[in-house]
Amino acid sequence: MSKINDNFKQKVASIPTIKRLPSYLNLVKRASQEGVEIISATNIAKELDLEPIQVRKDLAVTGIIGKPRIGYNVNELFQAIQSFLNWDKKHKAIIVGTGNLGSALMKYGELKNHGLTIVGIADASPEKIGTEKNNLTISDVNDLPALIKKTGATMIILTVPPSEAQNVAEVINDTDIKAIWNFTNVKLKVSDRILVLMEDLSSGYAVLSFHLPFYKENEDTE
Ligand SMILES: NC(=O)c1ccc[n+]([C@@H]2O[C@H](COP(=O)([O-])OP(=O)(O)OC[C@H]3O[C@@H](n4cnc5c(N)ncnc54)[C@H](O)[C@@H]3O)[C@@H](O)[C@H]2O)c1
Repeated sequence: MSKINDNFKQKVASIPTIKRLPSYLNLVKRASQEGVEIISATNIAKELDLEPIQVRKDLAVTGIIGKPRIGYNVNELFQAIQSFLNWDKKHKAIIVGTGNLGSALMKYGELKNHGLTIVGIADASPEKIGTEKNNLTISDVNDLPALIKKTGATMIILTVPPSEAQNVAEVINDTDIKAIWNFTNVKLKVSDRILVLMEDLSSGYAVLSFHLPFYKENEDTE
């Protein structure tokens, strides 16, 4: 199985760098909408609470070259980040598990702005199969291989109960799916040619909850 984690090194960029690129993109997009033509690493760093050296290093992976002491052309920077993330290309995904989380992701329009279209949805519940959600008909999960073939999807967004995750993964294994965005807490066993990213909201919360007591202490000592 191919996994994405902090040990996984792409040739040119670390995972933390890749994770920071969307916030640069948002900032650059806003700057472009405000008519700004040039933006410096120092300004980007200030807005995002980062060090300018970090910003320069991160942006260098996209191949963009800034002008010393001037900055980056905003439109060129936008294109460079989009292209580096492959957000200028179209990707098709199927959501498997149309419960609370699957439904929320379906409605999250921002993914479409980054080239990701939900082309199908599937579930195992007889009450849900055949009904409509977000203009898509819920398919029977048993028909997943046919749905993948029909839609040309290359990604599965997995939002089933943990107890069902591996069963679904085994069905996906023999299809043309290239990536699974796995929201369950199950370490999936799949073929090496499928990239798996485990997504966990708890890790963001862990950072917050760990820091909370320290912030309280700071407040008390001021
Ligand atoms: N990663 C995160 O941060 C995060 C956050 C919330 C929930 N989750 C996980 O996401 C998953 C979904 O959570 P939820 O709250 O939406 O649950 P839910 O019970 O609301 O939805 C699960 C859906 O999966 C369907 N389902 C069950 N077995 C299936 C199968 N074999 N094939 C296809 N569909 C099947 C159910 O009918 C239901 O519609 C759970 O594994 C949960 O732990 C992860």
